[in-house]
Amino acid sequence: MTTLTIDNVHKRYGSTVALDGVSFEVRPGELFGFVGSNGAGKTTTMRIALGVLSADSGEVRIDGKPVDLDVRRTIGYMPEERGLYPKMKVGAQLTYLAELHGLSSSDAKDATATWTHRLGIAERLNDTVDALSLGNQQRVQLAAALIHDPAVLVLDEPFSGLDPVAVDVMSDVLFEKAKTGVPVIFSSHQLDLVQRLCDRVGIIGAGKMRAVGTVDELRGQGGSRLEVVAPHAQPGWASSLAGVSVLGHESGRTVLELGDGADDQAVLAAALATGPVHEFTLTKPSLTELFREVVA
Ligand SMILES: Nc1ncnc2c1ncn2[C@@H]1O[C@H](COP(=O)(O)OP(=O)(O)OP(=O)(O)O)[C@@H](O)[C@H]1O
Repeated sequence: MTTLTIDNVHKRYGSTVALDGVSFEVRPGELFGFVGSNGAGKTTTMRIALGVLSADSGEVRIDGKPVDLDVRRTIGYMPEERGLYPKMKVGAQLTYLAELHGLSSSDAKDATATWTHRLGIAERLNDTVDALSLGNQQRVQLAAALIHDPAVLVLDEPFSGLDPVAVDVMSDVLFEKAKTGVPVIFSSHQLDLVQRLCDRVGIIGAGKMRAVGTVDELRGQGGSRLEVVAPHAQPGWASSLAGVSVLGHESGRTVLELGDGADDQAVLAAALATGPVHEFTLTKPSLTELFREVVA
């Protein structure tokens, strides 16, 4: 069981502060979604986690050990800029990468066959990478990250540009790896996907962690929402209720945020006082809504 720990990492590029004391951990067997606006610091964090970029201060540890060359070999990494040789055939390339990670020639061939089959690219073994669609290149890139049976997976935007079937293939594989105890961290701008897949999420903004927690914990921090459909309700029907803010009112549908001291039953009574109530639904903000609040 492996844990990836990012501990108070700072990084500057010249006068740009890219990371300003970033700390979080990715626990054994969890899918950790790493989200943040463009330029927030995700790629920098992941490159430092892998050890291809050094931090100015702070430390990355895997099971308590700083990431040196040996520890680095146990990580499967999918870089954002992708790192395949375009003119090399898929099969030869994956086998070569597996051998670089220390697999014997026959184990490297077996692993290539296993992962290309699993990722639906077995028919493309003899194609050069540049002859593949971008989505298939991405599947090869994931195969390259998995080929040496890594103890940790660090994936920079693995889902970007994939069609829905490829998203399913990719997420099944990540779930499968996580189930074996591997900590999996991936960055993404597809927040609905992150909300659906991840055990925990970290939101980074301008080089600082703004929130870390399970999806439910984070959504719980955003306060509860109520959607009320009461066709005869006039605008303002809920505005004097304690702890209630009106987020919107249109065609008899009112969206309310319940803050401290709000009583949903008092809201229901007030809604019923306007006439029939057709819907009364308690919801939590989505990760996308929460993200907007946290990074704003
Ligand atoms: N090689 C570099 N030289 C100078 N500045 C850099 C370099 N790499 C990143 N930066 C800066 O560091 C900050 C963090 O960038 P980073 O690429 O880590 O963000 P990101 O969250 O991965 O963004 P995106 O979602 O756009 O991929 C940004 O301000 C970026 O401009």
